[in-house]
Amino acid sequence: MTTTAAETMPLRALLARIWRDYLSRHKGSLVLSILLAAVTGLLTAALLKLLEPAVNGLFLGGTAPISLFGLVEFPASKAILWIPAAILAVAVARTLAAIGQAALVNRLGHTIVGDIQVRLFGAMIRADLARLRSQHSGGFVSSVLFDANLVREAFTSGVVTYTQNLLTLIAVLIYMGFIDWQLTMVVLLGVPMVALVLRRFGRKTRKAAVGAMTETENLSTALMENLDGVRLIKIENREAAEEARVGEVVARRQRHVIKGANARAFAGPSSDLVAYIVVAAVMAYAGWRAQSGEMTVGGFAAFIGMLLAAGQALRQVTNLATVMAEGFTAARRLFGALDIEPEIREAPDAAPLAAGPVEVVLDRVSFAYAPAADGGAPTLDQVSLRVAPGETVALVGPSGGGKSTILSLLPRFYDVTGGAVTLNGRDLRDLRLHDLREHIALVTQEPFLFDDTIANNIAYGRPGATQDQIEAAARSAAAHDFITALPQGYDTRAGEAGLRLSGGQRQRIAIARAFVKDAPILLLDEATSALDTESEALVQAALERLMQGRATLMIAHRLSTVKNANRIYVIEAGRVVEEGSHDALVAKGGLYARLARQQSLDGAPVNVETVA
Ligand SMILES: Nc1ncnc2c1ncn2[C@@H]1O[C@H](COP(=O)(O)OP(=O)(O)OP(=O)(O)O)[C@@H](O)[C@H]1O
Repeated sequence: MTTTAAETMPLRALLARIWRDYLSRHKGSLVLSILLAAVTGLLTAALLKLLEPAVNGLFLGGTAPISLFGLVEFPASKAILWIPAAILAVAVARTLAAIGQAALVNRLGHTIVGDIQVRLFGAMIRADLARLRSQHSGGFVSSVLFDANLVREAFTSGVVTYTQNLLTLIAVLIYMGFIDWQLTMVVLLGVPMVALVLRRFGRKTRKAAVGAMTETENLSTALMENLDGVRLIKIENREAAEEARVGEVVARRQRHVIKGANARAFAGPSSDLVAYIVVAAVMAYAGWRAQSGEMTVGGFAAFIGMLLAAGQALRQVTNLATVMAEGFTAARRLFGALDIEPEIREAPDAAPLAAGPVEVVLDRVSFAYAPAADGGAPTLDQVSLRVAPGETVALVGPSGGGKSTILSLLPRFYDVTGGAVTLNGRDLRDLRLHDLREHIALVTQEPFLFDDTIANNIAYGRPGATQDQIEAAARSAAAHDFITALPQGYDTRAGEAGLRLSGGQRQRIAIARAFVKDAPILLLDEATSALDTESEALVQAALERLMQGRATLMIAHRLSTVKNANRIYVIEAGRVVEEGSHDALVAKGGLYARLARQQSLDGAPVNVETVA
């Protein structure tokens, strides 16, 4: 993934951004869940505080009235009723607060995950083609599926565990201070030790998290690649080899995941150890003080109970540090991905493009896929061509010459690096992107069908199209008959199931899609080259109907399909080397004539009849 500022963002800025982009909209629930977490934390400490009067009142047989938190006072004889009742009341309140807080935080956390996922997808689908092509799709998939959840975990743990445990810790320390402040000072000596443990494990988790995320990305890519290439894998008997390759990725990922899980798991017991060292110190000191009668048994019991609770809270906070480390690493990655601005953007003052016929002109267009600074050689060099409304213009030439690249420039999949493409005299880059693409229909060699009904696939570019419009388009595309012969007609699902459709049928659905769109510019990319003769005749006839009245720019490898074009441009090594009608170019005896000769079946010198 490309590095952006977000990936090295300091923690404060990261938190500020999480707050601004995701949390601030849920202020109400957030504040409420923090409040509930605080109540849970305080009530946990309160439960422990009850130990003191409980032990003193129930076991030591004192006669002095007993006070609970200075709120209720009752005679020692009633302790057996009041104390259990108080414990129960506090416990129920604590449970309710904890449940409420968990419910709020879960909803909030998952809402945020969904929010991140949708935004990520939005960024992905709007990203420049150049970027999408240069990055493994697995990276996007693992970000959407996994990274977003790591952020949620950090957030949930952050808001809930942190608030709750920190408050438990503070309340417990305060209560402890009331019981015996000197002893509390002894306890506080443990804090720097725990901080040290936390830092150490936090660093390890962070490192493991980065490694695990990269490998999750690799794993997603490997899985998708294998599914895409399943035919090749089978025909070449490479199942075992692929299994081994994926096995290696899994093993690498596992190593990081185990390291991370270990760091997380070891942090708890290590901070426990510190806590027990403190307990031991407290025992020694408290024992000594109890002997001199400065501490009651109840006080001591409550103190030790609180100490253990403090240890527990500390342990949770320790875990938290590692979960946070993972979450922030994921957040940095996510923001990194979200922050890459597409380079192909609409100008702020972009002009609308009115519906109607359009003339396309390429004026000395140059283009390179990679910037010259990165050693990118130009793919197109001073290409000039024009297509008037109603005209069909063909691009022919040797493989790799730049024909597909020319087509990609029209919908601004890429922007020219020199010269200009104009529609009705206006530079593409000055037009509204939506309007521009609305004016172009594209029929490619391998039409893509979504896993949706045939009707919806045909209406993809015009979601409001009526059934009549869809059927009319299908008739014009010579697709109506085979569609109605399908089990559910227009409601048959294509896409995954569409694999059952033949190449020609898919092609005709794509043509029907273009008919429905009814755009004034038509781009055809070798639309008939993969078909058998009969299918080709049907598709060819449909295409000819489609081309009528539009400005058509088509790529064809087979010259038979371009014979009737108004003009043919021969593209070689990124340049227009010849231009003219079929007859003129054949007569010229240059590259086109040579290609035509190569393609005539009998190898005879080409003339209009044999090429056809
Ligand atoms: N996404 C890309 N990134 C970098 N280089 C590319 C990309 N797409 C194409 N190229 C390069 O640009 C040149 C022109 O390719 P293009 O696909 O436009 O040729 P073409 O004439 O359509 O070829 P063919 O007839 O084989 O489809 C080739 O050298 C190709 O390697």
